[in-house]
Amino acid sequence: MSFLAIDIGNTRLKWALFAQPCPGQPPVRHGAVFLETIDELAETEWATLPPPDRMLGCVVAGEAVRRRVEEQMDMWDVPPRWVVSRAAEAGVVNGYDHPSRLGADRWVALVGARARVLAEAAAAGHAPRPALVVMVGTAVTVDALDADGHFLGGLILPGFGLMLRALEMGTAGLKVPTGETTEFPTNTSDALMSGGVFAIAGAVERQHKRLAARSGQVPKVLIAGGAAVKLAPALDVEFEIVDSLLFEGLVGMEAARAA
Ligand SMILES: Nc1ncnc2c1ncn2[C@@H]1O[C@H](COP(=O)(O)OP(=O)(O)O)[C@@H](O)[C@H]1O
Ligand SMILES: CC(C)(COP(=O)(O)O)[C@@H](O)C(=O)NCCC(=O)O
Ligand SMILES: [K+]
Repeated sequence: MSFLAIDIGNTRLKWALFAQPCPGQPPVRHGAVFLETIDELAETEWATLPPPDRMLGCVVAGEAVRRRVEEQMDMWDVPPRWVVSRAAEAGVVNGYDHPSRLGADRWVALVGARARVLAEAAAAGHAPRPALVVMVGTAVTVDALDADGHFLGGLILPGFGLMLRALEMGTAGLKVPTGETTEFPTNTSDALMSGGVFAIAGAVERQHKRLAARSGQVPKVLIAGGAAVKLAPALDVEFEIVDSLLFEGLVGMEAARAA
């Protein structure tokens, strides 16, 4: 019963094929493509893929993109299934005012994070910790999960690319080459890069402090997304980069739904 997991963000589509939808197993094959090239998937990355038996995906890039990806999947006999955020699923309770309006990628990542927290607690023989789930993609999200698996809420910020583009578009003097992250930038390029990195790092550290105060425990910080490595060196809290977090969430959901 092979299983294809797909995560479609606003910049890239990420996919992973698993032999079984069983937590803890690595994918047989995986890949990522920019949205500009999704119409070629059936002739490129997916051309030699063994047809999956089932698929589950999350998509935040809109209806049109979702339909284009479904067209690429037409070569297989697999019904497309897309996550809609629920009030509760796979051990996570959704605290959003309107649960279905939470980005499906955030919901999937929370489910993946909860599974990690529970696995860590079981291995170490202690109670589960709260978790801060940070995704650094087109946008940045910083989501708080308490020790009981309740999603308390989270932040949405522009990602690095959007911040820079907004500044470039709204000013006359900020079209400069890419800079470096430095503590006290002394040129425009470094000032822009450091501003973006520290804005995101500051938001993460702030939510970390708030979640620790609220729960009385130090949260586990899990970071995913294409630009996670840019953020990592600037963070003053302990964290783990988990590139596979969305796939882990999708596999966990599929396993929980099958059970
Ligand atoms: N090699 C890379 N390929 C794609 N994105 C990259 C790469 N290196 C850094 N990035 C950054 O990662 C972001 C895309 O991350 P991703 O997690 O795929 O976003 P999304 O889920 O929104 O599609 C880009 O906006 C870019 O800032
Ligand atoms: C916040 C997001 C834009 C993040 O998208 P991404 O950066 O992964 O492309 C996406 O999760 C979304 O569209 N969410 C819906 C609104 C919400 O979560 O409140
Ligand atoms: K994403």
